[in-house]
Amino acid sequence: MAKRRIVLLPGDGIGPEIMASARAVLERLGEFEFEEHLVGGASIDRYGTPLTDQTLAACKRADAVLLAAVGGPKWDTTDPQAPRPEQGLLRLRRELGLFANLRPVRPLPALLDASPLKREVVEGCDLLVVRELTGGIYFGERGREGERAYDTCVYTVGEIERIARVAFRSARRRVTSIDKANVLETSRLWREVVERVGRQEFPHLELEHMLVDNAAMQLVANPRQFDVILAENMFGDILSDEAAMLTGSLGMLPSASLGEPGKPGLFEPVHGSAPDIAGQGIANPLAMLGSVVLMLRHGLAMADQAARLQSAIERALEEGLRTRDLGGSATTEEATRAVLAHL
Ligand SMILES: NC(=O)c1ccc[n+]([C@@H]2O[C@H](COP(=O)([O-])OP(=O)(O)OC[C@H]3O[C@@H](n4cnc5c(N)ncnc54)[C@H](O)[C@@H]3O)[C@@H](O)[C@H]2O)c1
Ligand SMILES: CC(C)[C@H](C(=O)O)[C@@H](O)C(=O)O
Ligand SMILES: [Mg+2]
Repeated sequence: MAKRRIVLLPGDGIGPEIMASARAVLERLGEFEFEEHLVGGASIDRYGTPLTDQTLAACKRADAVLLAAVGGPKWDTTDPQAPRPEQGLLRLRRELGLFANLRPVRPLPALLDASPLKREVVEGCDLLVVRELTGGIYFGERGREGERAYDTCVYTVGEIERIARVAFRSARRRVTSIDKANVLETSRLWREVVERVGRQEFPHLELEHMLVDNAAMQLVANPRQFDVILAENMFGDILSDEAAMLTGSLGMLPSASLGEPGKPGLFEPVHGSAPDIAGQGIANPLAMLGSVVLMLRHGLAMADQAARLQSAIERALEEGLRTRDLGGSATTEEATRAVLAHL
């Protein structure tokens, strides 16, 4: 079989540190063809734009794209004309048609005491956030007029139908659809469409609607009630960082962004570039390595290698591997070596 072609986008902050970990693990797992490109702030500094057409074209040609993180205070600006690192990521998601962002939240047995929540609250929890990724307020018209600024949230029936189907297909028993239908018109359309898709196409599955503010509370009070959480773009963004703490740290949560079958997926940790710890070599690489697991499984159809890597991560944690965010002192390199030792 031809070597799988992976585009690596290390990005900014801790991005290059955790990408080095991903690359080391991939090199141990098989033979891949890597192509590395700048994205985000690093690309602004070099080319004046957070995503060049060349990088985008390379991503479109790839079998899968692995991204670490973009952004940081260096590029934070209130100037609406200035390029921003995050625009590069949003354009990449949009241009690759990656409308489905899957964020599995499965607290590992070795880390039950690392969560700020009580062990009995997180034990046995196994949920999936299915976040709509190419619509909503992230992509609506925005602007500033004198003393006034606005962002608009738009969803179409087609956009809601396709993400709802992903959520129902991923569910074992129940989909909890998140909205703010007591206030927002987009949420009322969301609820109506999800209800219809569920009733007509997935009648064997339970469907529940939950207002987003209640969902934020339920996630820490009783997270085991959830199977699949289906959310629009911004609600899914916020709830997934919250859900990460069930696993012990934001540094543990991986994600897969998928579009139409046959098109490359984008695999990236849920967290950002962590400017507060960048350059110190202490970032937790496990969300990045978990994203490699998802890439092997969903992006490259390499289920055996995915299972090997997942089990190596779990065994390293069982043997006591803890980076600083998990209450330990292991460096990024030590964490990588601990995982490699089990591959
Ligand atoms: N996908 C992405 O590229 C992505 C995602 C989220 C945020 N961002 C960007 O990252 C920048 C920083 O954002 P932020 O500080 O709000 O969020 P962040 O996720 O970067 O960091 C939040 C907190 O979690 C910690 N943290 C995150 N990942 C960690 C890891 N792997 N190991 C240990 N600790 C970790 C950080 O040190 C920080 O204290 C912003 O520019 C933001 O836009 C990018
Ligand atoms: C960096 C930012 C644009 C991004 C998002 O909001 O989608 C991030 O927070 C994420 O969760 O991937
Ligand atoms: Mg986020």
